Amino acid sequence: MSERRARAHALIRGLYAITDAALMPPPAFAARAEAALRGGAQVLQYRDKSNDHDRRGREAVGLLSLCRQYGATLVINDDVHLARNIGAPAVHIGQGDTSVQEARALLGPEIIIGVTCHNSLELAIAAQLAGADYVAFGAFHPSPSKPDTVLATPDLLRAAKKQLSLPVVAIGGITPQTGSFLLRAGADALAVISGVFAAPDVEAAARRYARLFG
Ligand SMILES: Cc1ncc(COP(=O)(O)OP(=O)(O)O)c(N)n1
Ligand SMILES: Cc1ncsc1CCOP(=O)(O)O
Ligand SMILES: [Mg+2]
Repeated sequence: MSERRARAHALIRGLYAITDAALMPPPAFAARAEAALRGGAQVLQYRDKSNDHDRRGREAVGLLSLCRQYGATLVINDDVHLARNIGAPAVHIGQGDTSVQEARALLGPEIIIGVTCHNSLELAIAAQLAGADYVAFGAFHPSPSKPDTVLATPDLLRAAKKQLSLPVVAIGGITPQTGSFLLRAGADALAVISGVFAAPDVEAAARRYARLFG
């Protein structure tokens, strides 16, 4: 196994919290992100669909520094240029985003690349062959944060664990209760937006997920 994929196995596990601009409006953005890290998030994805480049740059740099402080891994969603500009350790791309090959060519051999594979093992096998370092499946439950997505079943996690050699992330409407079932089906990480960031006490909510990983 390559050094990078071994690193992905070590880093892409546990609670994978994803930021949300609507649930974390300024000035509380950084404080809510830090609360998730205090609660035990091991991965933090910066997901912001706006075109406000200055704010996005500032927020991403702030998150990178927070993640370093807490020993967590920052993942930049969609924007490979932002990931390169701030020196992020990981990037997440969807099927409609930059390809794995383009991302790798731009970002180099060290960066961890994760790929959305919806409910398709075939997409995941292709992502692994293309050089991805983790795959994400979902939505496992209807998601308030992304209502228009397809649904996946836990059997897909079982099949993926048999056929792939990458960490597998589950996403979509995951609660601590449903998360424990997905972990038993083989998920290495649980990616969560609203379960963490819509909670009144973000740290306590994050801890409820983090505890599932012992
Ligand atoms: C961990 C993780 N899994 C899936 C997604 C969804 O990515 P994508 O399909 O590109 O959709 P957007 O999040 O960009 O709207 C994700 N971001 N993170
Ligand atoms: C980005 C994304 N991709 C599939 S579901 C989803 C949103 C997950 O958010 P939530 O945890 O609030 O359902
Ligand atoms: Mg995307």
